[in-house]
Amino acid sequence: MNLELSHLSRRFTDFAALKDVSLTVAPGEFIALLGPSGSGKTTLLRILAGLDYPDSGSVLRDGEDFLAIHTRERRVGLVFQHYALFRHLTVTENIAFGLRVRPWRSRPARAEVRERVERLLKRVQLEGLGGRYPAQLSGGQCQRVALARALAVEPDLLLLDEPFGALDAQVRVTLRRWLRELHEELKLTTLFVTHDQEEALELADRIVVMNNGRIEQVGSPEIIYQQPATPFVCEFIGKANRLTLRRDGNHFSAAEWTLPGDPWGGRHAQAVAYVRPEHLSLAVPASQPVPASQPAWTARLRHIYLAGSVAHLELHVAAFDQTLEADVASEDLARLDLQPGSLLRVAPRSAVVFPLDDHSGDAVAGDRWAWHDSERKEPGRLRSCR
Ligand SMILES: Nc1ncnc2c1ncn2[C@@H]1O[C@H](COP(=O)(O)OP(=O)(O)OP(=O)(O)O)[C@@H](O)[C@H]1O
Repeated sequence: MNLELSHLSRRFTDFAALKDVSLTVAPGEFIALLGPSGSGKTTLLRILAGLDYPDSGSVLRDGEDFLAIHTRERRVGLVFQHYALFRHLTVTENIAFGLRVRPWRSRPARAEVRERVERLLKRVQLEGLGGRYPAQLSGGQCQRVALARALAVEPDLLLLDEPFGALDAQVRVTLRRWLRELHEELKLTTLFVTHDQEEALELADRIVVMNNGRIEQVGSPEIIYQQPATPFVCEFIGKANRLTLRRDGNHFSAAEWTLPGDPWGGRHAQAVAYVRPEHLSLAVPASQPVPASQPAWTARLRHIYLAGSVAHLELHVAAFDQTLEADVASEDLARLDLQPGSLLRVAPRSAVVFPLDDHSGDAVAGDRWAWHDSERKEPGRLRSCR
């Protein structure tokens, strides 16, 4: 099933919740709608579910006007964050609900409903629990019942709105892996709303990053992480150090660090560079003065946050009075005897750079420069320069 969303807009009195949203979803794709609270994710999902309508724009399903189809006829399965199971019905009755309320002509026979529910209970790994009431289930089990209920109507399109949002971290991880496996088995076209980037990066074929009612970027998890298209995506996905650069002749620099060239031909006096913590080169200077071959800035190590195999370092660069975060392998800390107070040399080896508008001071999203230090052979480990 191919879905084509074109120029969708939706206003609530004086507030624009969706602004000119266009997106094509391929058959069998797993799409994550990712964005901060209020970015329009649920509004978009509600429009597809037939619970709301856009003020303008269209949705085509295999070329057919999807918005003109009655909600009941859309073949859409819906799962929300709050289980929304009927408390007075058993698990079996909950799963069968969508089939039992169908007009009698399209309603399956009792025996077929029973058989379908049994199959679904097995699929969502809740065999033997059909007679229980929702109050007798865990949160994770309730969400699996909700999913089985959504699947019972044999949907073409599955819409999931923060389905694991109310569950604890460990259950979330288990359920999202289970959901991915289920998706691979069923190959249903799925739209999954989340504000949890880890969930989106792990689950989705493609991520749609939303902000303030608009789509900022659409791409595979790898592209979204490695090649963020806008300043918002740089800041929202993963961690990034934000550095202000000043133009000096035909290049940009931040203290002793210089970016070769000016892709904007002298049009901008300043730019902003986003540098991932793992894209900072670090070296431990053995002597003063520091040899010119070492990374540009001197930084003092303020804190070390150990997170298993990775250590997050908080570094203060006095030259521009800013704290940077760098990630290194934990084993390197002991090897180089790094402690709070140690002095290091630091420089980016990769950055995403946007010019700053001279008048507003805002980053110009469409003018992105992806820079990589191709000159230096970087071992990718913390170095000791002895
Ligand atoms: N019925 C409504 N009336 C007025 N404003 C609304 C209505 N529904 C949504 N909004 C507003 O539209 C904006 C987008 O809401 P939406 O629920 O789509 O965001 P979201 O990205 O799903 O957020 P969250 O992650 O918090 O659920 C919000 O500012 C919200 O307050």
